[in-house]
Order: sequence, then structure tokens, then C-alpha cells
Amino acid sequence: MLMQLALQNIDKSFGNHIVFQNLSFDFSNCGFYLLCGKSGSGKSTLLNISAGYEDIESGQRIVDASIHITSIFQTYELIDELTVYENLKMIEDIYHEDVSMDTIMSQLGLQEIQDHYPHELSAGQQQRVGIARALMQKPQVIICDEPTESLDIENKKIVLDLLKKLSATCVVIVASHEQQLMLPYCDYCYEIKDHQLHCLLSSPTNKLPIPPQLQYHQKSIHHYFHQIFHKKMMIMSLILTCLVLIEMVCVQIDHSLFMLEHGKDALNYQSLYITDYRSSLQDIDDYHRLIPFQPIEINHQLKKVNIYPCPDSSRIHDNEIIINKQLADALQQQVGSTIELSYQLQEESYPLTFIIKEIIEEKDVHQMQIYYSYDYLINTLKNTPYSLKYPTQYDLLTDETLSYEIIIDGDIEQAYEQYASQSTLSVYHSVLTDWLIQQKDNHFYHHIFIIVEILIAFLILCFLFYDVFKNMKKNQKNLSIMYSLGIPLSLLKHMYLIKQVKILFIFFMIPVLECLLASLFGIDFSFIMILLILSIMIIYILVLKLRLHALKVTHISSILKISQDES
Ligand SMILES: Nc1ncnc2c1ncn2[C@@H]1O[C@H](COP(=O)(O)OP(=O)(O)OP(=O)(O)O)[C@@H](O)[C@H]1O
Repeated sequence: MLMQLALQNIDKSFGNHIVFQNLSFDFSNCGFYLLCGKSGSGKSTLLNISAGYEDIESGQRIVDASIHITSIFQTYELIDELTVYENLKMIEDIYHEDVSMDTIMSQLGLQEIQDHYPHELSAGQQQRVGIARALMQKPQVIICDEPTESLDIENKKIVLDLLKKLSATCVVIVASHEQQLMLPYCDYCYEIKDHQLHCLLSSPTNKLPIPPQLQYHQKSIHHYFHQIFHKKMMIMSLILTCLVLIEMVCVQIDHSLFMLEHGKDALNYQSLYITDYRSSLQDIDDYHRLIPFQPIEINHQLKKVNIYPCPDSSRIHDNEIIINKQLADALQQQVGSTIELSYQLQEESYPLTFIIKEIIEEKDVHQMQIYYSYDYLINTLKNTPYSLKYPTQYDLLTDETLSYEIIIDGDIEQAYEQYASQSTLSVYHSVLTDWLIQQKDNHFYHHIFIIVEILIAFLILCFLFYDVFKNMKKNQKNLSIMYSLGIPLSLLKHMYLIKQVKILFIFFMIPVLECLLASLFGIDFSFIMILLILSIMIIYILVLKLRLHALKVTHISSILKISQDES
């Protein structure tokens, strides 16, 4: 069976500009085909359609799947990340073929430049490398767009001799302006004119034989894939991770400088002190009257100790008190021993003796605390005579001191806001009040931090867009070149996505771990940060997948053209 390679009744236009109308072209015979025509007549477009790199509007491209077509592009299309030697060695490694690389390199004079990268080469040198790479692939069809354009006459002849030799067993299609130079090598010559192909020369040649199935080696593809994409992907992911980390540090600094540090337990443990400006209190039983206790002497120093009514009134009676461990340690007191506390009314001090009933250890409380029986103290005040004006100390306290202490059974922040919003009340809480004052002072710095956080978040978004749209273009070009070397595009896309996901995963794990660590230390924003980072990662991969989905074989010529225009 013989191979069939043909274009049948092709229509092609770019917008309103018609390039081909009902064009047919058969290149099933081995031989040297020359395509000539005026500039802009469609030579490159016809080559791209033949290679399958360009869409057609109607008609058919009949090319057997087993045929390996390679291109020597007008723009050479070498892989910039690899040296000349690596660009060529890649072919040898992927196909494990005896392709006599050394012979081709010496024939085209490439040994001296083998360690150079493509951007360090002249146009002529790049063209010779592109030709060497195409010849090494041992293809059945070699498509060459102006293959000798940038070469000197000596090299032109070397290249044409090589192509002529190959055309004995394969199809060589050359588009060139250098008709006079090429004619002696031609078996077929066609001119593109009026959207059609006109045959100028046709010598009988043999039919193209059935090619052996091309075997590529995935391990080598992985090796070169790593070399081409790894470094850039690592750098991009590293920058992204650094930005995410900086953002997290900013959020953390912001959080610890300006947010409430105290745990909810400690916060709720403190009671609210309320001063009422009304002349008389209606619902006085709802409040605990504030008993004005004096500081206690500890180690010959007067210390402020929190002295509260015991929240659980059934726990103590009469002159019993409960103290916490901090106070017991400071006073070196035990259960059963006595403590003298004094309260003050109108500059007068009144001592009372209490018995320590219990010493408790309190979580999240760092101050020294005493809990007394509220009923006992109020009874004592009610039974202690004072003056004619105030029959008891309790009457004096009710009249003069309009400060009350409230133990809130619920959310202290909410209660604080609720009481503070009432115009006749002034509210004090040892933690919340300090924090609100601090907040007011730090307003300016807090705003600066918020602006920095927004800026970094914006930078992360810009970076993601840059990576997906700009960098991806460069990578699409490399994927297109690798496809033109005979590696299936689906395999390349799959490898690219897996590689990107792997690298991203490693780098995104760093902030995720930092979040988990933060949550171990009780910082509660970490869960939201993990969700945020994961959603960025998922969105990024989805956009990347969409971009890869848009990479089609029939768009390859435009991808290569765009990347060439941009560079
Ligand atoms: N991607 C594209 N978008 C729009 N127009 C295009 C595109 N590619 C080619 N063309 C147009 O199609 C026509 C044929 O272009 P092509 O590059 O095939 O010509 P050519 O014969 O190879 O020219 P040259 O000899 O100068 O390389 C030209 O008029 C060109 O402007």
C-alpha cells in the first residue's frame, strides 16, 4: 500500500483576504517540490496547511497519521532554554535512533557553536541548527520555508545538496524566492498565482513508501521537558509563594498589633464597671454594687487585687472568700487562714476579716483575685450604722457611689457595646477599654497596614495574570516546537499541567503549613487563609487548563508567529 498525501479543494482566507480558492495539491510522490510566487501569495500559508498547523475553511487535508512531517520554519523556532547541542541531542534521545548527529553537525559546521544558546547565534547559524534538527528526525515529509534565506552561498549549496539527497526517499517541500538557485534541484515546481497552484515542472518520481511506526521514548521527553520548563516554573512559583508569605506576615502583624489579643475566656472573666449618671437607679437589683476595696499590702507594697462578688453565690457564705493561686502564692496563704480587707467610704477605712475557704487555679487569668459573698457584704453594710443623714453604710454607698460592677453571663464585647451605647452610662472594662483606646491611637498605622495588604494582594493577582497570559505564551511556543518534533500534543499538555500542579503544590504547601502552625498557636484567621490560598491555587490551575485547552494543532503557526513577533 502506498501513502496518500494531498490537499483537496482547499479554501483559505484571513478575514476578507482570500489566499486560496479551491486549491488542490498532491505530494504523495517522493521528490523535491519547489513552491514559488510573489511575496504574500500564500507560500508559508500553504506549507502550514500541509503540516496541519493552520485551519482550513473547506476542503480536505489527506495525510496518513503514521507519516512524520517536520518543518524548517522561516523563523527557525529553536528552544531558547537549550543549547545548540541539546536542541539536537533531544531528537537523538527521544527517538533513540542512529541519526548520525555528529555527521550532520560537521556537514553544517555546527561544532564550534554547539554550546551556544539560540539567542547567541546569528540568523544564518540558527537556520543551520533548524535544518540539522529537521534532518535528524528522518521524517517522510520535510517542509521548508525559505531554508537558505540567511545562508551564504557555500552553506546554501550544502543544505540544498542534503535536501536533494533526502528527497530520494522522502517528500521535501520548499518555499523560496530563490527560484534560479533551486531549479537544478527540483523534481516539481509550482507557482502560487490567483489563489491557485500552477505546475511549472513535473518529473516522474517514486511513490512515498509506508513509513515504519515512529517510536518516541517518554523518559527522554520527561528529561527534556524538565530542562525546558522546570527552572522558569520554579522561579514563578517561588515569587508567588514569597508574595503570599509577605501578605500573610502583614496580616499577622496587623492582627497582633491592632486586634484584640486576649482569649475570649480571659475577656469574659473580667466584669464591666458601669457608672450611671441618672439621679436614681430603678432596677438596682440587676447590678452588683461596687464595693470600694482598698489595695492589699503584699511584701510591704500596696498591690491592686481584683475583689469581686463570687459568681456562684451558693459556694461561699458569711465571711468566707475564695482566692486564686496567684494571690495565695504572693501572700503565702493556705486554706483556713485569714485575710483582712478594708473598704473605704467617705475617706474612712473599715476593716473586715475573711477566712480563705478555697484556693483555685484559673485558666487564662493572670491577676490576683478574691471572690467574696455579696449577700454577706451587703448585709454587713446594711447593719452598720453611719450617721443621721445615712442611717447605714449601705445608704451612703447607694447615694454617693453610682458605680456598679456587672458580671455578664454571655458575650462581654456585645454587652460592652450595648451599655456603652447608652448615653447615661459610662462603661469600663480593664481589657476592652484599653484596647479601644489603643485602637484609636493606632488608627493611622492600621490604615497603612491595610493599604499594604491590599497592594500585595493586587500584586499577587497581577503576577498570576502575568504568568497565565504572558509566560504561558512563551511556554505554548515551546510546546508547539516540541509538537513539531513529532511528540503528541495531548501528551505534552498533560505533562505540562502535571508539572505545573506539582511545583505549585510544593510551594503552596509552605504558606499552608505556616497557617496550620499559626492555628496551633491559636491565631484564628489561619483557616480563612488556607481557604484563600487553596482557592487561588484552584483558580490558577483552572485558568491554566483553559489556556492549554485552547492550544490546538491547527493554531500552531499563529502561536509561533505571535511569539516571534513579540520577541
Ligand atoms: N495570521 C495571519 N493573519 C492575517 N493575515 C495573514 C496571516 N498569515 C498570513 N496572512 C496573509 O496571507 C497572505 C499570505 O501570507 P504568506 O505568509 O503565506 O505569504 P508568503 O507567500 O509566504 O509571503 P513571503 O514570501 O513574503 O513570506 C499575506 O497577504 C498575509 O498578509
